[in-house]
Amino acid sequence: MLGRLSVAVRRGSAFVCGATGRLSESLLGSWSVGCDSAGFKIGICPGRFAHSTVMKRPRPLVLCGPSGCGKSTLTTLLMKDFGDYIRFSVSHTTRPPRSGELNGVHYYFVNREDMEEDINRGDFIESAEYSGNLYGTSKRAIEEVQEMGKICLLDIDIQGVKQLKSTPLNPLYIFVKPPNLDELEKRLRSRGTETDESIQRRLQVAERELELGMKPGYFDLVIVNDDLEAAYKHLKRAVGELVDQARV
Ligand SMILES: Nc1ncnc2c1ncn2[C@@H]1O[C@H](COP(=O)(O)OP(=O)(O)OP(=O)(O)O)[C@@H](O)[C@H]1O
Repeated sequence: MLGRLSVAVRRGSAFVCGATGRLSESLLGSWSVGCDSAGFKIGICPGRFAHSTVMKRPRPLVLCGPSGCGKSTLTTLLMKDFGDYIRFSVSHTTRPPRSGELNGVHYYFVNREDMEEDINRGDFIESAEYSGNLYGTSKRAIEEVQEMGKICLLDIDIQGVKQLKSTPLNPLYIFVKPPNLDELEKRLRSRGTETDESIQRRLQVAERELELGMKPGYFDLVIVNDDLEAAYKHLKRAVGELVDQARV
């Protein structure tokens, strides 16, 4: 049973305290642990007093937006400015490793049976099948980046965002919006990576994504990627604040 509950929080420091003074962090093993809205790990100790904070976990960053809106372009710029503070999570795949690929570095190489079991258990925030192999991002892979003290960057679609919203990860959700669908089509064509059929499919999906992306409050921030320099300036300001919070 819980006693009186109070929470001592000091940004950026790892400490545990209680009515009798400081307690060892190792006690946390028996505490129930969760994340508060600012990404702090909170331990709740059963007993006369209960408290506290502990290790700070940087808040992840989600970039979502229709295919061709410019997420990769903006990410490349972000990595130039904040590469020391931001990491991608390591994805899982059932395809065999290619020469030089290392397990846990390039991918987690797993068998289909295990991965399907984990997906069914809800351990993945997103997964998809390409060319007969499964790919996906596990919640644990995101936590691993957080435990390194880095901001985990996730470039995911709206289905992934829906799934993330049911977890305690509490990322900063940013929606990257193209100026309009005509411009989006132009960009997809000029990139030269898609067939006509693939472009039409992406544009259809984009309409649905834009509906949800523009729903008030669904994303923390919507950045219109019209002029690239202006869009990046907007993004850089938001991510700069996230990096500052992670460094405090
Ligand atoms: N502001 C911009 N103005 C003009 N062209 C842009 C702008 N931003 C990106 N582009 C171009 O649009 C194309 C699509 O951009 P990008 O590949 O970054 O999109 P994406 O959202 O990552 O797409 P996907 O989800 O399919 O990976 C690229 O050719 C890129 O150079």
